[in-house]
Amino acid sequence: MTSAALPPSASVTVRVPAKINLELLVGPPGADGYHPLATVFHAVNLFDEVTVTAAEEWGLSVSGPQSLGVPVDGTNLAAKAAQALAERAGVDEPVHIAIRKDIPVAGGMAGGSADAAATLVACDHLWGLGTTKQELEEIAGGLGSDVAFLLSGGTAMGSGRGEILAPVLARGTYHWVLALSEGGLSTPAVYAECDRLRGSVAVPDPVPTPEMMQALRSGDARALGAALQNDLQAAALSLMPALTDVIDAGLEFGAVGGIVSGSGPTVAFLCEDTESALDLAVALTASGAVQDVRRATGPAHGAHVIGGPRPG
Ligand SMILES: C[C@](O)(CO)[C@H](O)COP(=O)(O)OP(=O)(O)OC[C@H]1O[C@@H](n2ccc(N)nc2=O)[C@H](O)[C@@H]1O
Ligand SMILES: Nc1ncnc2c1ncn2[C@@H]1O[C@H](COP(=O)(O)OP(=O)(O)OP(=O)(O)O)[C@@H](O)[C@H]1O
Repeated sequence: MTSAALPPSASVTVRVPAKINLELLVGPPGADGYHPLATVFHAVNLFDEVTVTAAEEWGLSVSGPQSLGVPVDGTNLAAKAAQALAERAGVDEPVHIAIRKDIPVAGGMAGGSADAAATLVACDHLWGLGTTKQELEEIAGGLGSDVAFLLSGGTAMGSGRGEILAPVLARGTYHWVLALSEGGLSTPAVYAECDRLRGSVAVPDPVPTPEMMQALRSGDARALGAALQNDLQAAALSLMPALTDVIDAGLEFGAVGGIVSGSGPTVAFLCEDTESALDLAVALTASGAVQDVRRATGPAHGAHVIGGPRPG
């Protein structure tokens, strides 16, 4: 048990990115209900910020443009992350977790997972634990399939349930326009719809495609645009048919590729450069086909400290 050596106001702020799956190949569900994945995660510079502050008792608050519908009790993934690290390290030092949300909720961009990753990094710094990256990844894997990736960010391969990470050779900076939708999609519901649509058709184990690996090596936006692939897209479109019009509109307005992000409903459009991304964002907004539009670039760094006590 670590004793409380911190002044009551000690706090650490961590910034954490959202993710897009450039490739999301989904195998048949296993006995535990989870689907084996071959995915390429890509972090983009749309950020949440998590501030943990030493407190008398555990607490959590949420603010920012995307705070609607985020739980403020123990079910918040950030609270679970803090508890998991405290238990593992034998720490008994309550914190208040303040989340500033800019990542859409239930948007397929791993917002909750991002907050969990940020909280692990923030608490580790605040409590002065010096937990290894490998240990943090282990804890992250127990919290959700996407959490481990948000610790490192960049562009990486995910296998298993998505929590086993491997580096990929990726060149260049990519320009994205994100089309946000009103209302979210539930991740388990999208996986279930994917299974329903597949019916009894035999599904092979997922293997990363050479086209994606080659596109990432080339750093060429057009090649990457052509290689984007998401096995959950049909399921997301089935549950939210209006997304088909969004994808059509973005491609018509000049995107070099467009894909539902993860389980949706956010649609990520790839553009050749900053200017075409600006043009697309304006055209999509004017079309009225989308609820909100954001621009972003990737790859972005994973969860990183931007304020408060630092190690050493
Ligand atoms: C769609 C993705 O965002 C793509 O990266 C992820 O696969 C979802 O990751 P996540 O939200 O962190 O998901 P988890 O919290 O681990 O799981 C939520 C639910 O999604 C489904 N799930 C998730 C991951 C996976 N490989 N197979 C699944 O079937 C399961 O029904 C699970 O109960
Ligand atoms: N910190 C959090 N931020 C947002 N939602 C959270 C958080 N903690 C728990 N939740 C719950 O999790 C649900 C899914 O939220 P989240 O924003 O992570 O979805 P998502 O981005 O579609 O996830 P993924 O892309 O990982 O499948 C929300 O509807 C909310 O009830």
